[in-house]
Amino acid sequence: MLDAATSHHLLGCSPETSVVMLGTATYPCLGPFSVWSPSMLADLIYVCICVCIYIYNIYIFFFFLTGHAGNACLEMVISMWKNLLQTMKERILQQRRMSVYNQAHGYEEELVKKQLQQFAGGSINLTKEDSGIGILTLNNPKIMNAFTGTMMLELQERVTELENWKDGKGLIIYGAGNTFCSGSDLNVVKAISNSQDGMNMCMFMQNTLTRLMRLPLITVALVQGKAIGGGAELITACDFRLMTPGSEIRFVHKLMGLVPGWGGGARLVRIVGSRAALKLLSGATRVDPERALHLGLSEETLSSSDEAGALEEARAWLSQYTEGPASVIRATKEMVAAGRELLLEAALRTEKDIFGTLWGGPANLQALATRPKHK
Ligand SMILES: CC[C@H](C(=O)O)C(=O)SCCNC(=O)CCNC(=O)[C@H](O)C(C)(C)COP(=O)(O)OP(=O)(O)OC[C@H]1O[C@@H](n2cnc3c(N)ncnc32)[C@H](O)[C@@H]1OP(=O)(O)O
Repeated sequence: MLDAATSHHLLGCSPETSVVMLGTATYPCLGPFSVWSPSMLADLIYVCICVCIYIYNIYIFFFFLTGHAGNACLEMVISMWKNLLQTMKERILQQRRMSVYNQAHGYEEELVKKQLQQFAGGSINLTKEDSGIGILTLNNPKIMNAFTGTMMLELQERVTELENWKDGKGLIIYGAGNTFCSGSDLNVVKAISNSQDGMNMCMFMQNTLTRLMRLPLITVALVQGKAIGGGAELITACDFRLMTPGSEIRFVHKLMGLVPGWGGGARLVRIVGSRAALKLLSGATRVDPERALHLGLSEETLSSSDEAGALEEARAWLSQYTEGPASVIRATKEMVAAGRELLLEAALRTEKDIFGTLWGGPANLQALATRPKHK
């Protein structure tokens, strides 16, 4: 369950309240700025300067047009300025609210990013289809789509892109070359084998995967071949998992003298229960499609083993749940995410707020006019 501050990520909580709660944790005097990284502040300052120049131009234009800079013009400029700043502030705070770690937890994102940047290779690709389904590909097939540092950074960028995709309804994540993902690139693991670097990488990935889990999209991991270590952790950040024949999920962490660190342990407990999770983790058990179905870790075993066929089947499976207006699908996911993470009263209040965004809205009015019965 989320604590009070973290619970503000969901709808219905005013950004201002979250600002105060997150901000006061470290530097009360700085308010919201205490949770912003240097690069975000630099971005903000840059945009502010651009906006100032833009507004100045408008002001000059009006001045020449009317011969004087009247009150109405000045008010308009001030109001535009305020709106722009507010929108930017909400966007940045939205990202912060969706994350688990900030500076208050000793997490220095810019430093972590710099370090990850040193381990290059592979890519994370995103295609946004007109149907509202996104396809995210883990692409490093030479090493079974293991995550290099730059892939971790790209995953974060793609998640940001998905957060800003307002027409999106669903997402399928799969690996290139008929296999899902074999976790962290072992070269990275070896190069950063000290506790602090490990925890930094772990906080970075937990933030990204938590934001992935909280996307207002219905997400599916398509498991072909192997989902190993961090790959097994990644699939637990999706709402659903589909497996192809012969595929395997395996939390190998124990064999490496570790436990999951990307949030996969906590999420696995919530998916399969603590007893089954303990067995899978402490036994480093190979989970085949049949066992995954039995545990509730997978929804279905697909019939195709090849990439194109499996992807088509996954699309068809997901379409059962993504048909209809984006506003309703997205609200449904947000409501379930609140139920999954918040204490009951907070979840109920969130449900009321989400309900309020739909009641009397276009999708609701059209349904009342055209489909009053559901036979
Ligand atoms: C906290 C844990 C941490 C995290 O969550 O951040 C991790 O994820 S640590 C990484 C955990 N994963 C592993 O330890 C996987 C290690 N690899 C294997 O056990 C096998 O390669 C396996 C079972 C994934 C696949 O075996 P298979 O026989 O089918 O293929 P190959 O072994 O021949 O692999 C092909 C090729 O890929 C390279 N490879 C595979 N996984 C990784 C990896 N994680 N990092 C770097 N390289 C990887 C493997 O070495 C082969 O390359 P080659 O040049 O042909 O030797």
